[in-house]
Amino acid sequence: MLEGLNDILGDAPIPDMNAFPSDKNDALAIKKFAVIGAGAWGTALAITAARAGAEVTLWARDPALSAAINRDRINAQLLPGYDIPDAVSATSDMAEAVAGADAILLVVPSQAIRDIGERVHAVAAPGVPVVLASKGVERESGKLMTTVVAEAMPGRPIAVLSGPSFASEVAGGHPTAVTIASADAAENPQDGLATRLSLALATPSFRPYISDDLIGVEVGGAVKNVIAIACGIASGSGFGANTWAALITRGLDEMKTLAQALGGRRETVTGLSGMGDLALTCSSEQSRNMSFGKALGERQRQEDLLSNRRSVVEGVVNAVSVTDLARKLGVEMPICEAVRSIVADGVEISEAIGRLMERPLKAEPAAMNITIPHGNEDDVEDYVSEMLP
Ligand SMILES: NC(=O)c1ccc[n+]([C@@H]2O[C@H](COP(=O)([O-])OP(=O)(O)OC[C@H]3O[C@@H](n4cnc5c(N)ncnc54)[C@H](O)[C@@H]3O)[C@@H](O)[C@H]2O)c1
Ligand SMILES: O=P(O)(O)OC[C@H](O)CO
Repeated sequence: MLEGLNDILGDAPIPDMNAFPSDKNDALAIKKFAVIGAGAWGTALAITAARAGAEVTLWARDPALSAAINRDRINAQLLPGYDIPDAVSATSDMAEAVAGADAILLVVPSQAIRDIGERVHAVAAPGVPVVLASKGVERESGKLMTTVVAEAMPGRPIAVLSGPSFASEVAGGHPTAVTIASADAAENPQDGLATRLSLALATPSFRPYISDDLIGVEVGGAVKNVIAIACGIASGSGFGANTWAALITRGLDEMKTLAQALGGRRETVTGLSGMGDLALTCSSEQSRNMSFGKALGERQRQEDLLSNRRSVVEGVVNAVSVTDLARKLGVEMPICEAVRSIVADGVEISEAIGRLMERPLKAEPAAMNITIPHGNEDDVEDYVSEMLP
C-alpha cells in the first residue's frame, strides 16, 4: 500500500495505517466523505480519509474510471501505483456519491468548481459542509473559489484544505502537513468545522493544522501555481538559485499583498498554505506548474505542452484570473503579470524578464513607499536576451 514510504524505510516494517484506532465516535464526527473529482488529488484524499477510518465515495466524471477503480482498486490514469482501500467506492452518479455524506470534498480543477458545485448542491442533503481542495480563482468572474462555492451551493458551511501536498507523496505515506480553514475555527476550537475535518482526516502521516482565515489559505494555493511557472521558466532559461530565491521571496510578497487586500491575513501566507506550498511547488519538477514552466523556458511550445494532457496545470488559467483580480483591487503583482504576459499574451520570455528587471527600485517592505528609476532601463532587455539560450 505505502510504496513511497517503503522507498524511504527500505526493509523496515511499514505501518498499516488502516489498523490505527479511530477515536472519532462522537455525534459531530465526520465518518463519511463524498470526494468529488477522481484526479490525483481527489484520489489521494479519498485514500487518506479511508486510512483515517472514514467511509468514502469517490465521484469520477468518467464512468470507465469509476468502474476501473472499483475493479482494480487503483487509479491507473491519474495516481498510478497506490492501492485504494476497500472503504473507498467509486461512482459516476452524483446523487449516489453524496448520499449519506457528512462532508463533501470538492477536488475538480478550479474552473469546473461552479458547474460541479451546482450539480452537487442539487442532490446533496441541505447543510452538509463543503471542503474546497482545489486551488484557483475563477476566470470568468475573478472570484475566489470560496465565493464561487457560496454562490453555487448557498447555505452550506465551507472549509478550505490547502498546503504543500503532492498527491503521490500523500498516497505514499510521506509525512505531510496541510492547513484546513473554516470561519468558525477560532470561536469554536473544539468542534468547529476545521477541527472536525482535521480529526476526520488526520493519520500518522497526514497532519492538518487548523485556521480561521479562509481567504489567506485560499490565496496562497491560487497564487503559488503562477509563481511556480515563473520559477520553472527561470530554471529552463538557465538561471540559477539567486533567481529562484528572488522569485519565491517576491512571489510570497505578492501573495501577502493580495490576501490582505481581500481581507485575509498576511501571517497566514507565511504558513503551510502560502510559504509552504510555494517552497514545495517551486522547487520540484514533480509540480506540473513548475515542470510546465521549465519546458517553456527550454523553448518548448505551449500548445504542445498543453494539448491532449489529462492532468491540470492550474497556473496557466490562474495567471490570468489572479492578475485580473489584482488589477481590480489595485494590487501590484509583477511576477504574476510576467507569467500572464508569457502564457496568455504570447510575450517573449526575454521581454517579460526584461520588463521585471526594468521596474524602478523599490523598498522592502513596500510600506516604505520608495520608487526610484535605476537608469538601466534601456539596457535590460538586450542584456537578458544575451543571457538566454
Ligand atoms: N495533484 C496534486 O498533487 C494536488 C495537490 C493539492 C491540490 N491539488 C489541486 O486539486 C485540483 C484537482 O487537481 P488534480 O491533481 O486532482 O487533478 P488531475 O490533473 O489529476 O485530474 C483532473 C481531473 O479533473 C477532471 N476534470 C477535468 N475537467 C473537469 C470538469 N469540467 N468537470 C469535472 N471533472 C473534470 C479530469 O477528468 C480529471 O479526473 C486542482 O485545483 C489542483 O491544483 C492538486
Ligand atoms: O503539481 P502542481 O503544480 O499542480 O502542485 C500540486 C500541489 O498543489 C502541491 O501542493
